[in-house]
Amino acid sequence: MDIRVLILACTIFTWIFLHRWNQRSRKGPKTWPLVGAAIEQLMNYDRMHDWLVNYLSKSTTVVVPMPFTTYTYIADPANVEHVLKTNFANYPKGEVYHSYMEVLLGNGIFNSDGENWRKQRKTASFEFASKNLRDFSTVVFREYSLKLSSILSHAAFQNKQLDIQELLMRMTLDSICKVGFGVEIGTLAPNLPENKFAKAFDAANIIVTLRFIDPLWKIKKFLRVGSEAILDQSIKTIDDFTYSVIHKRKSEIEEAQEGPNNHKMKHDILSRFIELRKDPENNINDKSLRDVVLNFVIAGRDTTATTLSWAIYMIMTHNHVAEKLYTELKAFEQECAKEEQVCLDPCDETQDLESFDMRTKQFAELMSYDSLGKLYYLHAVITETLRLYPAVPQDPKGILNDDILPDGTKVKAGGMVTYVPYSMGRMEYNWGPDANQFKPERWLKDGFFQNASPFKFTAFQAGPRICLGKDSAYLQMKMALAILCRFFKFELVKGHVVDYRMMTILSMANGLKITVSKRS
Ligand code: HEM
Repeated sequence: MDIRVLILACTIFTWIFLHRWNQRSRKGPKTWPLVGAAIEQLMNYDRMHDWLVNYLSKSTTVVVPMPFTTYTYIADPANVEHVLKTNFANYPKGEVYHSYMEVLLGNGIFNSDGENWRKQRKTASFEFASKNLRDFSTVVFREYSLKLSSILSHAAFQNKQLDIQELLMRMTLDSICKVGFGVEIGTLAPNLPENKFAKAFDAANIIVTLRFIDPLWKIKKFLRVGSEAILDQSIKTIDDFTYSVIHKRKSEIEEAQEGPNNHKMKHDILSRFIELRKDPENNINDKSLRDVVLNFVIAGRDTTATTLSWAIYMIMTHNHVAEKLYTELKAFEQECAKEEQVCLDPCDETQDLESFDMRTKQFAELMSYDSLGKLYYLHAVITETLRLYPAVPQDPKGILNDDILPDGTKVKAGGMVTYVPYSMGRMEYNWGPDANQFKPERWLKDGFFQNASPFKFTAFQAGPRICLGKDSAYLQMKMALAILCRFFKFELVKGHVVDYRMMTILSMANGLKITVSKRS
């Protein structure tokens, strides 16, 4: 062998050996020269949230060097507060995140910073604060929860299996389209029509998430091969649907403005952005409206549907929780009926479908924004679900300037820092020795719900970019779960494996297959 080759081989071997030797006491994943920890992260991609739980339980901050950047994962509330609030200006979404997500989210509120974000936040905040929207949402959420409940009572009657996650996705998609954009799309109709948009949306979401750890994605995109080719097709389907929603809403607004029904113009989020279009300074065109719609679909459909799915999974695997919830709901029903002087119809499992559905409706009508506020245990069940199964399991931020986190970790401009709600909820240093157990009671004091710091319970983020739809999400989730848990018992289909899928939202990889039975 040529002596030069031998020297080169020895040098490389020594370099790799020294690199690995220096990592002996490293708390995060061990790295390799040039590729950093990319190999380990890729190998653990499908179980990445639990891979992080493992490292973050040993150290509150974990640094993961990657080929062209460094990811810093944080789970300590003090660090989280620093990033999300104290030094907010230094941690925008950033260029990297923007370039990965642009194909799906465009320049919508989730994917923008600075002035563009501020303007959208202002418009949307205004909308969310309106009582009109809250009242309208209550009606819509009730109506769609009842549609879902009716599908369940048919399934109970026919002893049929259901994928409840799929149904919940339909329910929340229909709801956000109605509340957010004023259109009826009817995917929860009894015949469950094929839903091309939802399939394409899920595919696109999975593929853009993969970009975070796939250094070859730009080449694939350039060559239009593999996942990036599928992404192109999915985006086309998504855009067709979205532009049809926008055109429908625009022509309805024009019709209402011209006709005698001017006073009937609804003020949903999309209409408000369409209104802003009149002022050229706002620079709003069809593409920006497309971004508004898709950002609100991702915000309002997937988050709520996956949380409800995990909640149902928790309820059916913790029988004492199901029973406590049922007791709370029965007492609530009696109390509200008494207050409103409603005489409740009898209810039993042998009832025919029609009278069972009527009885469910009677219960649903007792629920309002205010009366739902009395259901503390239900509120705790949902919050406890979000602690262990946060809909946004990790949330990366860019780094503008070098900085030092409160625990002394140095972060470099151009890298990324990610707070990890999925890990944070499972850390004993945050929640005590029973952190891994599902215990809604931890949120109650003397029977009343007690909030935790948003920097410790980060499911809705915290600071200036805290979720705008939190109250609306609780309203919908409480409405749906109250009806479902009052009138049904759930059972997991034997052999069905429950696991998460790697995408920006913590959805279930195989759906949630269940059977249901009626309750009296
Ligand atoms: C269980 C339900 C929900 C959870 C767990 C949740 C969680 C979150 C999280 C973690 C963020 C920050 C995301 C980021 O940094 O990109 C966020 C932002 C946001 N959420 Fe929610 N969300 C939920 C439901 C909703 C609903 C129903 C809506 C509206 C229909 C909504 C509207 C928004 C908006 C507009 C933002 C962007 C805020 C900004 O960047 O200023 N969310 N949400």
